[in-house]
Amino acid sequence: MSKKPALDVFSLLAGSGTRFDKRRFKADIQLFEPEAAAVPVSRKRKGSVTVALAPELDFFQSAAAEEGRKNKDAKKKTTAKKSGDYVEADSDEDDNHASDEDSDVDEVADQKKSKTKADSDDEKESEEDNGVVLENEEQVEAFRKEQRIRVQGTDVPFPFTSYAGLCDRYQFPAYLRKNLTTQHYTTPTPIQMQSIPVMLHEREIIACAPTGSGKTLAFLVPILFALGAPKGDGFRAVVISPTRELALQIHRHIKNLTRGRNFKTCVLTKATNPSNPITSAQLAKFDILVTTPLRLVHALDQDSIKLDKVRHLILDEADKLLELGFLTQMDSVFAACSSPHLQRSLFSATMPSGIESLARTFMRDPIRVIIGTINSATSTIKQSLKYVGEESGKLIEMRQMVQGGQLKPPALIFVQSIERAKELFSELVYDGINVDVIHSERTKAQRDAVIQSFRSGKTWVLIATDLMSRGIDFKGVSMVINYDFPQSVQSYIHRIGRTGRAGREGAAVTFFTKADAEYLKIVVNVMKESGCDVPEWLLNVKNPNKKERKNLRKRAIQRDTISTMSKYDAKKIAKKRNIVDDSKKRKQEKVAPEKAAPVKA
Ligand SMILES: Nc1ncnc2c1ncn2[C@@H]1O[C@H](COP(=O)(O)OP(=O)(O)OP(=O)(O)O)[C@@H](O)[C@H]1O
Repeated sequence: MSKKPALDVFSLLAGSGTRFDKRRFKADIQLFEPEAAAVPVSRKRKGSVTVALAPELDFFQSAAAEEGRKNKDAKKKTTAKKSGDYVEADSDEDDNHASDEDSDVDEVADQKKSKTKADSDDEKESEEDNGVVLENEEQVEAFRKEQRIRVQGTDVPFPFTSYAGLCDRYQFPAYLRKNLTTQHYTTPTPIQMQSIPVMLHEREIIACAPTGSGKTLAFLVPILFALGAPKGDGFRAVVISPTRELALQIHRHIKNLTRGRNFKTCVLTKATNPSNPITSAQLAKFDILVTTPLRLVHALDQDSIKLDKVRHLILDEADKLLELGFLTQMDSVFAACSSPHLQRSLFSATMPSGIESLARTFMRDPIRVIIGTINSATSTIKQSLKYVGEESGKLIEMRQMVQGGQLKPPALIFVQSIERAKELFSELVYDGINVDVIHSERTKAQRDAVIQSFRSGKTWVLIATDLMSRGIDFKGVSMVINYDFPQSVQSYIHRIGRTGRAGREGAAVTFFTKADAEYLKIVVNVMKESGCDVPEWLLNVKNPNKKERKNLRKRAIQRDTISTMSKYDAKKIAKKRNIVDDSKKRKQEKVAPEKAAPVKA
């Protein structure tokens, strides 16, 4: 692999608003790019900052924006606390600037304004790029084939080919047109081309498109269109995501798309402060709810939330939400969304057939939209497998990658458990790598700080569990390393999907040991399907059967501790620890009867 991309990352860090303390991180640069680090910084800067950055490659621009947002959020939280607002429920008032003085009765005025100011820009835009007009079934079929869009269902609406064209066709409100334009959403991605019209036609949808292909916008645009004006009269749209981090990310998208409109969005996540619960009256003021299932069910159980006015229910990462672990909670949610006009939309990058069949039992004549091949990875990810022999070989391989400059930051490393995430962190942190770790045992504040630090480029290598495998959009991730072999094809696709997003290139390396060998084909099949080079011998490896796959999904392979310590030393330390523990126990047993005596008496 060429060494240039990593060097580019450092240049980009310096050249896109993020200040990088190269002197402080000199050692890290040397680790990742030994030759590059040897060149004087001033010379490098001269030659490399001019690298043309695609507008969507805003990993580091978003860092600056994120910083600004963070300050704003901190300010908002203080205000919220002062005014006695519920912090978890994040009113969007501050962010929407109300520059158009929007209110629920302003729709007409809003449309008038759209004819005067905002739309004059949009009309210009429409003249410039109204896309291809698809006039008949034949043209539509050819277009879908070209875009690898596959549809199934009755009366499937035609796809659209440009946002300007879409806005004209459906008479989008001015604020939405403007926000799409200012955020450079001019050309839709294939999933957006087809699923937005489906949802605008009030049809239920099962949508499956590769990671990083813009599914969030695909469901948010039609919801916002359908909501019309903000009412603040109870939830009309609910988006459910399996993790708190993803819910917060979706919320950020909503904020960006609703600038200039005073929609009130509430985010409920597991991290609730029970001493200060949100009241029913407060909850009744919102238009949109973004939540994790567990938190929502908690609110439903407390009778503090009403979902009877909900018209749009979106399940992001739908296959995860319909897995056994979440199913009971989702049942309660479906029961609470009692409107006969409820429109359900399911989105994910993976959709096992069993889950889809289950979904069809509660959906109303859904349209199925698949982009590319179902359950496949993005073709922009260069996938590879690396045999490391025994468990201990992984750490050796990892260090070789760092020394040899093959570890391209920003990089994500996935392991199978919290314990292993901690272990790997304590190994790598002493290697002088700028590394951090994220898992569900870290506090909400720690998790937020870690994500922020990774987004801003301060952390170059992030160790994570599957908590971070779904949905999270770190645009600039160059590489994903599966330190531990994934437990399912879905896990593999979502994990590696943290790189190679929005058309960018990325690399994914999966380590495997002798113990993983029987499951190898899970990864090989995905590699083959997405057009990666796979050696002949790997293609001939046997497929694990259904039972084997099920076992792997249920229980991860037992692995030796991640440690550079020899087995002999580890045993010696464990023995010593046992002796100390036993002695402590004995002492406690001696003390306990005396302590217990007064109680007995
Ligand atoms: N039409 C578009 N033009 C340019 N960029 C886009 C467009 N639509 C989405 N994007 C960008 O693509 C990135 C990936 O989008 P998103 O997070 O919605 O992907 P996804 O399909 O939901 O991925 P995952 O399956 O991993 O959740 C985002 O940064 C988003 O801003």
